Amino acid sequence: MILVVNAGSSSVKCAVFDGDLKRVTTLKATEIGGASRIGGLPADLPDHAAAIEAILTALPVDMARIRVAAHRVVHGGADMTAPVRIDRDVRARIDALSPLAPLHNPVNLAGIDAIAAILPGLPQTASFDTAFHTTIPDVASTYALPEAWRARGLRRYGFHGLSYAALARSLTGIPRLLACHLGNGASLCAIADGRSVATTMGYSPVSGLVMGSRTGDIDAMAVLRMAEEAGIAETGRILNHDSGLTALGGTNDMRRLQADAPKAVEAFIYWAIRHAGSMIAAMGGLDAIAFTGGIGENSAPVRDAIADGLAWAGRVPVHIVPADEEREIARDARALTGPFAPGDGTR
Ligand SMILES: Nc1ncnc2c1ncn2[C@@H]1O[C@H](COP(=O)(O)OP(=O)(O)O)[C@@H](O)[C@H]1O
Ligand SMILES: CC(=O)OP(=O)(O)O
Ligand SMILES: [Mg+2]
Repeated sequence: MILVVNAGSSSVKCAVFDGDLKRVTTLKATEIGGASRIGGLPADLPDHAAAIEAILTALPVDMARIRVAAHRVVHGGADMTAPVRIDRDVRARIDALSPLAPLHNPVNLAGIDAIAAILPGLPQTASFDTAFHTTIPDVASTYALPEAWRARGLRRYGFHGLSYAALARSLTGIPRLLACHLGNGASLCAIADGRSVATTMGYSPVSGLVMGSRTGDIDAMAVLRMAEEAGIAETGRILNHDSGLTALGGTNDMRRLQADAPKAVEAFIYWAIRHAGSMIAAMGGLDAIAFTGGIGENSAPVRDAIADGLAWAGRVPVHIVPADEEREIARDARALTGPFAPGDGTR
C-alpha cells in the first residue's frame, strides 16, 4: 500500500491507497500548533512531526503493509520537474527551495523527516506542485529581468499542479478549460487540451489571486518599501501570513467572511474574475470552467459570482471537482516503485 502525506502550512492530510489506487483510508490533522484536531477531535499537536506521528498511530492500517511514503512537495524549482525518489540530495534540494515557498517546503520536509524517523528504511517519493506547469510557454513563464537574474531561476513556476493534474485527468476533451483552485491558497490555471499554458502564481505561491493569508499580486516597489521599513524577513511574513483575506476581513475562513465581511469576499471574487480574463485570453477563449479546493467545492455564492463575472466569455458548463492531490501523488509513487505484485504488502 501507498501512504500519501499532504502537508500544508497548518494541516497534514494522510491517505492510504492500495495498488489499484483505491483510497483505503484518510485522516487529517488541522490547526497544528494551535487548537489542533485530528479527524475533527481535539488533539495536542505542537508541530507537524507530532501530527504525523499521531495520524500514523490512529490510522486503521497495518504499517508493515506500507511499501512507500509519497509526499506532496510544493516547490520543485527549475530542476525537479517530475516525481522522484527522495534521497539526501533531493532532500537538500527541497530544503534549498524553502525561501521560495516558506509556508510549504519546510513543512513538506518535516513530513519527510517524520516518516524517516517513524518508519526507517521506507522508500519515500516526492511529487511537485510545480511540475504540471512545465508546459507553460517561455513567453508566459519569463520575467522581464536581466539575463543574469533569470539565470538564477527567477521566473514564473506556478503551483497547485497536483490538483490541476488530477482535475485534467477527470475532465478530458475540453479544449480551453479555466481551472480554479480556490482553497486557503488560491490560483487559476488555463488548461488547453489537458496542458497548463498559463497560471496566476509565479516564482512563489504568493502571487496572483487574493488568498487566505497571502496578498496575491502586489507592485514590486511596494514590497521594497515594506522591506525598507520592516526588514526582509518580516515583509515575507506579512505577505505570506498576515495579508489577503486575513488582512481585509480578519480571518481566512470563507464561511465566516461570507457572514461578516462582504468587502473581503468582494475582493476575492473581483480579483478571481480579473485574473480569469487573463487566463481566458491566454487560451484564446473558454469552453468550460472547473472549480476545486475548499472554497471552489463548497461555496456556491463564490462560484456563481465568478461565473457571472465571466458571462462575457460565453455561458459555458461549470464543473465542481473534489481536489484529489493525494491520488495523483499515489499514482506517481506507484509509477516510481514499479507495479505492485498481487498480495504485495511487505517492505
Ligand atoms: N461550506 C463552505 N463555504 C465556504 N467556504 C468554505 C466552505 N467549506 C470550506 N470553505 C473554505 O475553504 C477554505 C479552505 O480550503 P482548503 O482547500 O481546505 O484549504 P487548504 O488550501 O489549506 O487545503 C477556507 O477558506 C474555508 O473557509
Ligand atoms: C501552493 C499552495 O498555495 O498550496 P495551498 O493551497 O495548500 O496553500
Ligand atoms: Mg490546499
